[in-house]
Amino acid sequence: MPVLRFDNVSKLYPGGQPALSEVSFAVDAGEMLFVTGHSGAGKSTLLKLIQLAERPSRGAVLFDERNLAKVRGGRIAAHRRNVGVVYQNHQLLMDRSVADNVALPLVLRGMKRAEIGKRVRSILGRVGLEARANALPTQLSAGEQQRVGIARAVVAEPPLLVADEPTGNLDPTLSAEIMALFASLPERGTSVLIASHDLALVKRMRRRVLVLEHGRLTDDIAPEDLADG
Ligand SMILES: Nc1ncnc2c1ncn2[C@@H]1O[C@H](COP(=O)(O)OP(=O)(O)OP(=O)(O)O)[C@@H](O)[C@H]1O
Repeated sequence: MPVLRFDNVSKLYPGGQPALSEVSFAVDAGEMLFVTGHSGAGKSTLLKLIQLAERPSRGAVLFDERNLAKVRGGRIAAHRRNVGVVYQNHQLLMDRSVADNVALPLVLRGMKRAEIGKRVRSILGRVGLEARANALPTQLSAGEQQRVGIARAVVAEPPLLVADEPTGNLDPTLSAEIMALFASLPERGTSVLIASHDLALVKRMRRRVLVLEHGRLTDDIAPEDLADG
C-alpha cells in the first residue's frame, strides 16, 4: 500500500501561474525517491501539501490512503507527527544541546525520559554524533548541524520523511555523505522524499526521480533508466 499518493493535484496561489498542475504519483512504504526541477518548478509546494502547510486547489493528497482534505483543526498536529521534515537551514534551537534538539519530537509525544535518552543516544550513534550530544549547534560544522536535523526528523520513526534541498548549503563531499545517510533510512521502514535542484547529485543516488517542469510532472524515472552524468 502506498504511504503517500497525489491524485491529480493542482495548486494555484492567488494571482500566480499554477505552482502544480494535475500531479499524480504514489510512494510505497520504505521507498526513497527524489523530486527535482528548476527554481520555481513547484518542489517546495509539493512538500508543503504533504505537511498541510498548504492545501491543494484541486485533486487530493492521500496519506496512508486517507484524504488529507479531511484532516483539519487539532488533527493537523497529529498528521505532522507522521511526517519528519528536514530543512535546508535545519532550523535547530541554537541555545539547546544537540541531544535536546533531537529529543524534541519525543518530548512533544510525552515519552518517558529514560526512553527518550535511549532513543536519542541510538539515533546520534547512527548519524555519527554520539560524542557531540552535549554540544551546542553553534559548536558544530554545517554538515554536523544537518546531521542533527536529520536525527531530529527520524528519531520518532515517522512513516515518511521529506527534505527540502537538504544539501543546499553543503559542499559536494558533505552532500554525498548526507545523501548516503538518507539512503540508509528506508531499510528501517521510513519512506524518504527529497526535493533537490542538483540533478547530478540526484542521479548518482540511483533512485526513482520525479521531474517537475513549471508545475507539471513531466517524468517519473526508474533507477535503472537513469543515465550517467
Ligand atoms: N506563497 C506563495 N504565494 C504565491 N506564489 C507562490 C507562493 N509560494 C510559491 N509560489 C510560486 O509557486 C511557484 C512554485 O514555487 P515553489 O517554491 O514550489 O518552487 P520550487 O521548485 O521549490 O523552487 P525553488 O527551488 O526556488 O525553491 C513559483 O512560481 C512561486 O513563485
